[in-house]
Amino acid sequence: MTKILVAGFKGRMGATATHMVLKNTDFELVGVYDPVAKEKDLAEIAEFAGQHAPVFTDLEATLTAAPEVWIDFTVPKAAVANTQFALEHKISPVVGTTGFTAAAIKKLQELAAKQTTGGLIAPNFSLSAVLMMQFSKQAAKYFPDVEIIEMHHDNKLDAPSGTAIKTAEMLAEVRGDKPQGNPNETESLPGARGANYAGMRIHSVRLPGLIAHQQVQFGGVGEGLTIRQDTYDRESFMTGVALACRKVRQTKQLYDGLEYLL
Ligand SMILES: NC(=O)C1=CN([C@@H]2O[C@H](COP(=O)(O)OP(=O)(O)OC[C@H]3O[C@@H](n4cnc5c(N)ncnc54)[C@H](OP(=O)(O)O)[C@@H]3O)[C@@H](O)[C@H]2O)C=CC1
Ligand SMILES: O=C(O)C1=N[C@H](C(=O)O)C[C@H](O)C1
Repeated sequence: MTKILVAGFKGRMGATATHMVLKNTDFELVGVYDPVAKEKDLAEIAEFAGQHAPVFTDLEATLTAAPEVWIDFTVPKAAVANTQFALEHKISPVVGTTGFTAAAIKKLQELAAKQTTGGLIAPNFSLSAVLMMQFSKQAAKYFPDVEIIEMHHDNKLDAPSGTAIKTAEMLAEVRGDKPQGNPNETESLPGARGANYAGMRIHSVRLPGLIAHQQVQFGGVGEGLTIRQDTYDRESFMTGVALACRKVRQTKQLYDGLEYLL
């Protein structure tokens, strides 16, 4: 049995992950964490009625539950500190929270190596998103002109999405840094052309009704290619989260992307 703690258990993803842990017989939910929670036991929350696990509001106190895996779906400013805390105590982090800088990930990877503790930070746990990024990287060899359109629910805090940033990083490995569009173009409304990553434009759409969607649109002379991924249910992320919880204890490093554990 893998002992798991879920940070951010009241959020959209944290609650889904908590249900996933409770459902799997090889996982044991040893606690949940939210610094501002008022409950003492998970079962006090209606959707978890009958499911007992301690609610922690203090990082140090989580150690009393002796978790082996720390699932984190919180907010960027908390997740970096949470991941550091987990690694310092040889707890394997499985982090879905987005907004980590490359420098923060590098520092955490060094800490994981020092602690010989495996873990994973993945901006997207859905298999279709991993494939969408890999197919897009392949296409960028032949179609270096590309724009990314990511679309999310209107409660999302960060823009562009972690997935869009990772996609742009992967595309840049192939196409390099290359300006696109008319060099003399102007924006009549600031921001009209979106964010700029190595010359690629990233557009962030936020609308009620959406969950998580991304379109990578390539253009060539007289032809175009669009690679699109859609998330219709947050349950889709759970295959990847469960897989990571099973595999991270077998590694001794912190990976950046679900593809490294597939
Ligand atoms: N990797 C992936 O596959 C996916 C990643 N995400 C990412 O996961 C993150 C969470 O998304 P989502 O669930 O939609 O967001 P929510 O806002 O629904 O959930 C975030 C939760 O974190 C809690 N929280 C805030 N501060 C802390 C803290 N210091 N410690 C612990 N918990 C804290 C919040 O509590 P309170 O409301 O009380 O402040 C809230 O319950 C985002 O970064 C998002 O981009 C989302 C989907 C998939
Ligand atoms: O906030 C979300 O919802 C999502 N966030 C992740 C991201 O920023 O890429 C993953 C997925 O897109 C859902």
